[in-house]
Amino acid sequence: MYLYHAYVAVCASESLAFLRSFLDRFECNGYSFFCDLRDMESGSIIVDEIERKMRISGSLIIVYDNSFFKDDMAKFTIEVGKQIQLGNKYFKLIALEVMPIPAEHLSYFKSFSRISVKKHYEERAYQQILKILTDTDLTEDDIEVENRRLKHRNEQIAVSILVNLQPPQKLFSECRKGIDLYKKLVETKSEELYFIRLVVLGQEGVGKTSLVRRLLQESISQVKSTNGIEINVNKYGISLCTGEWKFHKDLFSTNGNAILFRKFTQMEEYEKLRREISKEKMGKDKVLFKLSNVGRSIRSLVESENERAKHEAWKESLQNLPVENSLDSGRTATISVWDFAGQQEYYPTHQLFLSKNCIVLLVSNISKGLDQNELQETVLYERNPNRKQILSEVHDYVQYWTKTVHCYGDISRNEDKFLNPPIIPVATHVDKIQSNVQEHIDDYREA
Ligand SMILES: Nc1nc2c(ncn2[C@@H]2O[C@H](COP(=O)(O)OP(=O)(O)OP(=O)(O)O)[C@@H](O)[C@H]2O)c(=O)[nH]1
Repeated sequence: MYLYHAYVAVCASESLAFLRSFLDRFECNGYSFFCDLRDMESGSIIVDEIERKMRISGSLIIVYDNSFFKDDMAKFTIEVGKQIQLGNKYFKLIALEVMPIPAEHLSYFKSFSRISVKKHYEERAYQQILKILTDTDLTEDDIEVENRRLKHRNEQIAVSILVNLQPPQKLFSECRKGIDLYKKLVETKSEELYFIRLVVLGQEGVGKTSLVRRLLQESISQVKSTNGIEINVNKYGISLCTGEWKFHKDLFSTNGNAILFRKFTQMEEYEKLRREISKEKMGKDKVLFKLSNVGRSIRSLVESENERAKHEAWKESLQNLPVENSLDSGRTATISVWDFAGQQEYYPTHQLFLSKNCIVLLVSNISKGLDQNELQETVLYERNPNRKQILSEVHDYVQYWTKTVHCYGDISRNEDKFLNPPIIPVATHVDKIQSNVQEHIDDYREA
């Protein structure tokens, strides 16, 4: 259940240390933010703002910098609507930046009844919100605008759109009975949600993006060099029972339905209703048949005519639940794939996103000769620019990345005493090897 709100703000770089410490505290270690290391001038006001908001709301603030990603910023709005787990709390990321929002994410706003907005004096933000509204059932009257002239340069883009979260599913919001049930569910039940973060690392041009595209069953034509970071969320889930990758166009809301429904079926009320209908025959499709009877029986509990009409819609929602996903396929972990830019300038940023709970894919181009200096790369160390290391062999390469992950990342040992996060080496460009393919592969394995 997502009971907490997370807000998005835009931040400058000296907030980095602060952010890192608070994200560490929540064990999320840079889960969804980024700061621009170049803009060293203006972060403190934002930090105050963040602290103030945290004190007031106890909410998480996701912060990243607009300027760093430039044109690619739109990719970051993909985070909107995401559920994240921090410690033992669940957050739904419900705020967004003023950048364009991919159409597929607009659907998240359809379940909200009202949006309140801190209006930015830049018209662009307001226009953005209006665009959201036109794509949903909401109207301009549904938004509250708080005019606030912001003094600080950076705050010009720090617009938060704070959305009042309503019971997320029609099932629990159509009638009083449903709302009561929802409240009861939220108060009394909890659910473990599972997320897997797949981090893809490796030298520039080795094929990270192509690999990600393949994993996500997308086209690999027109792959461009990654600028900063590209995050793919809500495209796939992984069954915790079978390990199978499942494609869900709308995995997020399916999970929401599944969770609520599962909890609903554990309630006393549900059992009572089931007993009431136990004499009725079960049809071919047992689950659907049961659901329709549950709906019919609940009707008698609804008092007013008005409520009765709403109840019909509620019953329909019950019937339309994605029963197959929620009941039969077991638990699913949603997967997010983080594809990093391979240019050296970005290396220092990787550590922000590494955590013991992620899985790292270390990609290397196996077609490059191990002793032909083709692989050569000089890496600078962030903390000591005078220190350089030449990676001339695949062994150096793998070792460099392994150390980077395990030195900077938040590490622990798993049951087999191996260090977390686990690193899975992936070799690309095998097709380019002209001869002795197996030898190359063996060399790589050895390294
Ligand atoms: N022949 C061949 N080409 C590949 C393979 N994998 C990737 N490529 C090509 O290599 C080029 C670079 O691939 P990308 O996927 O952009 O590499 P990247 O590691 O994401 O690059 P950066 O984002 O710049 O770090 C593209 O032209 C791909 O089509 C492979 O296995 N075989």
